[in-house]
Amino acid sequence: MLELLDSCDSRRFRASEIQINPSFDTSSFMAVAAVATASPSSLIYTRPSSRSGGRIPGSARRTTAVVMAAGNGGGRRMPHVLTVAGSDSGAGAGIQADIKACGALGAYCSSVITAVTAQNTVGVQGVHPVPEASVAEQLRSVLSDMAVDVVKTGMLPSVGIIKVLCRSLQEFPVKALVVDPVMVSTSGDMLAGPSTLSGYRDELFAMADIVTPNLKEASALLGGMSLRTVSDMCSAAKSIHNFGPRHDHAKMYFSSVSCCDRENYHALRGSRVNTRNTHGTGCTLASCIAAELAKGSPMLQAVQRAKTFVESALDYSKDIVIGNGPQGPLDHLFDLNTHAHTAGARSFEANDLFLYAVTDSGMNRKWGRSIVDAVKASIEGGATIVQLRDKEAETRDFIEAANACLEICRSNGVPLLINDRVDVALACDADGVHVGQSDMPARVARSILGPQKIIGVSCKTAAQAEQAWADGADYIGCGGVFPTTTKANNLTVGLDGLKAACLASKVPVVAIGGISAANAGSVMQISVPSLKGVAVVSALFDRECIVTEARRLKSILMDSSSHAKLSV
Ligand SMILES: Nc1ncnc2c1ncn2[C@@H]1O[C@H](COP(=O)(O)OP(=O)(O)OP(=O)(O)O)[C@@H](O)[C@H]1O
Ligand SMILES: Cc1ncc(CO)c(N)n1
Ligand SMILES: [Mg+2]
Repeated sequence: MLELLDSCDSRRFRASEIQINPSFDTSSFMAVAAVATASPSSLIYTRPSSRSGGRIPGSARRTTAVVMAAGNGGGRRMPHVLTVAGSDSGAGAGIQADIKACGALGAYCSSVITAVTAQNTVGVQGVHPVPEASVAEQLRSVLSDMAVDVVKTGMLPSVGIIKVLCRSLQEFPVKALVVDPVMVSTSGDMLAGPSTLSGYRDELFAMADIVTPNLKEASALLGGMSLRTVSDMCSAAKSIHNFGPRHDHAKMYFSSVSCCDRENYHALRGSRVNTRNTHGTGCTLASCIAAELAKGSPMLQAVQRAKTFVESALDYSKDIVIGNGPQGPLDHLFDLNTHAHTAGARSFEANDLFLYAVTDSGMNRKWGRSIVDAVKASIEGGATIVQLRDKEAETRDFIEAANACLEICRSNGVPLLINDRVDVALACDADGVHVGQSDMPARVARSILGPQKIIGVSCKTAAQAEQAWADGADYIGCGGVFPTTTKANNLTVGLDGLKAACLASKVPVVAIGGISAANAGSVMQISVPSLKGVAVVSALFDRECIVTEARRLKSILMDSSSHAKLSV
């Protein structure tokens, strides 16, 4: 059954439409799985009114804390996750996993310790809950001062501690709450008694934005319900959803994650990594979701990125040997070892797509400019991201040009992507790649480049957008919107096709194809929140003065996006 889920990629389908018959076969499953429905991913940071019964107590105090933080020199704010969890002396799971996972994804992680456990790769030797008053004191210290974005929970060893946490969250509300209802360790040892079930079901879930039980925990939460088939998992996710959280997420053993919200059930494909080092994968997954939410990702993108991170970490760590027991930890910081980090590189933000400059070697030749001068001018005029596109260059020349452009981009804080050539991106440690439908699949590019690099995918349809998200893309480029001479034989999708893809996309979208100062305004005015900007080639590089054209485009985009906001 799980194999079948894996092979159906990640199409969304309604839980109510799934019927598994005893002679379950792949083709019927695929047909059901292809029933796509609208994306619901925009609700994340809106707190349900039931959570606080109207006014949120303590919100005034929190606002003060934020203002004070901003007033403290006006420095850079870091996305901040607070983990409320137990310590794992072996450091593969619990607080230690959470801090490493958040750090690896660029979020600051503070920690409130609920229990001290003695654990190693053999199992759990001891569990010592921290007194409730101390948990309350730690929560107050962090939440009253440190402008936490997202709270993630792990081991909560008693109902008393769950209640303490709920009270703190009412006093100091945060943008999102990720609940990993830890009950049994992977070695099979109890970490929280059955008495905590009611604490989760009756109190904490109502405040959660996402719940991440593993199969055993999901089953325990549902009174021992057996969870063997896909339809069992769908109904379990729905039932857990009914306890309160708006996005539920029932993990499936080993290689698949399923995720369900009010209307849709999303199956995420995963590849199973053959390793004994899986201790702490659940804590890591939940922490990565929290880190991504803190960074501003929509829920489904956060889940997909978390899944990609866990798989990359498992793959990297599959052969490491720590301890003599049956279950070793994974190395969360693998990316520090595998990828050289150049100063100035930074993670992707959706607004980077606002004015996206795509270079063209033919146009540079025509106007007698070097690629470096062209890139420099586009950035001076306001380009927010640059993609080097050269279909003819020799590999060596391409790397040399990319290195030179990277220096300019880095010194201006503008990400540089390479079209198509993952090898070139790797060779110069560019910020990422943009791939088309016939290039290297995004999923493969992701596994080569690691979780931090930016990956964009050209898409024309909602189905391609869905696949790009499932493959771990950071954004999609949708088009050609209008006919263009830059790309021969390119089917255009028009503003209607663009709108349909934007409505379906779970990742940010940049429009591309025939866009210029004359029509950029009409593109932005389709006013779909996932559309973050326009990508241009000739409108910048086939003009006499790139700086002037970039400035003109930028001011049109700013006018039309403020206009679009006003008219919503
Ligand atoms: N061997 C593996 N290969 C690929 N993915 C895996 C593997 N093991 C676990 N995962 C993924 O890791 C995530 C968490 O797994 P699981 O539900 O088993 O965690 P858990 O039992 O809560 O772990 P822990 O309690 O040790 O933190 C899921 O997305 C799962 O698909
Ligand atoms: C402290 C702690 N939290 C969570 C887990 C997950 O199994 C664990 N093993 N230990
Ligand atoms: Mg777990």
